[in-house]
Amino acid sequence: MSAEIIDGKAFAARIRGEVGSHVARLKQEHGIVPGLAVVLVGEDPASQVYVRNKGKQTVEAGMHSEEHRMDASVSEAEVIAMVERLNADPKIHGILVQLPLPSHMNSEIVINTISPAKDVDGFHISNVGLLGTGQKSMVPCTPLGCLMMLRDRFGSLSGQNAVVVGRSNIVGKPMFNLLLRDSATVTVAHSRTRDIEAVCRGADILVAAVGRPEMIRGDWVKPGATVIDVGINRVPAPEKGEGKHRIVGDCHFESCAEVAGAITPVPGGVGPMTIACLLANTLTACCRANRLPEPEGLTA
Ligand SMILES: Nc1nc2c(c(=O)[nH]1)N[C@@H](CN(C=O)c1ccc(C(=O)N[C@@H](CCC(=O)O)C(=O)O)cc1)CN2
Repeated sequence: MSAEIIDGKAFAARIRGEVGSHVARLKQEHGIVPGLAVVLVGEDPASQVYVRNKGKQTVEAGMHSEEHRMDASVSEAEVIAMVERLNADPKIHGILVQLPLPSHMNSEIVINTISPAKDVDGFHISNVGLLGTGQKSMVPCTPLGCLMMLRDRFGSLSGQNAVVVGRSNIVGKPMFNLLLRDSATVTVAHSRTRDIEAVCRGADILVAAVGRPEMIRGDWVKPGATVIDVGINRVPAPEKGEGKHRIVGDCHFESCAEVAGAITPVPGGVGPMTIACLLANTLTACCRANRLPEPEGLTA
């Protein structure tokens, strides 16, 4: 293995520390406490862990945290009513509805009910449009975390050849927009891309967000490239015991690390940045709501 390992855990801890310092200053100088409300519908085990961690890290950063758990059987109208109540609550600056929602609900309708100014996930159609046209918006947490790691490594991304593998609304498309805004030359590759291996081999920056375990192999990677692996895939791990699993990314770590200049591991890479950026977005939303200067280095 020759690549430098980009330590997402340490990076995320640094971001959370910076957010905590800003929050303390907001409290001391203005008597304002940023507040985040997370809505969890149903009992998806992974979502429960993520929501618990969000609440814990919000409190650790000195913010007000609310968790609203709703039964999987509630109606879409009840979730919308909850979101509307939070929209009107002055203690709450950020609202997040944990995804996936149960299948009887339309996620787009629920998400588009969140006030765009409180949409700390950046998934509301207004924020999507603002980001796509290069205007000030709330930015989705996972792509924001990837951008922070890339800016830290490259300084300027201007003129870098970036390939994003995957075209999801949550990661692929906002990642494309963020990289383009930083003047990278960006290609989005997907399941219909011809000779995807060759397209990836042209990348100085390769962002893998396709949701297919270990799809990207070392021979897809340009020597010295920076590889950002967004994938979090649970695969069977019989070597750990019957019914056990392990988590792998969208990149085959060992072979990619042989060729890349730097790579994020899974776990411990992009994942921890998602919650750190959620805290940063809540702080940003709170500053905007109070017409205070936004924290530098914590937004796109
Ligand atoms: N409303 C949202 N829903 C979901 C989002 C989101 O950004 N907004 N993203 C994911 C889940 N997610 C946060 O919600 C999330 C996923 C993974 C991690 C993380 O730290 N992963 C660890 C490994 C965790 C494990 O062992 O399972 C890592 O990669 O090191 C944090 C947050 C879907 N839903």
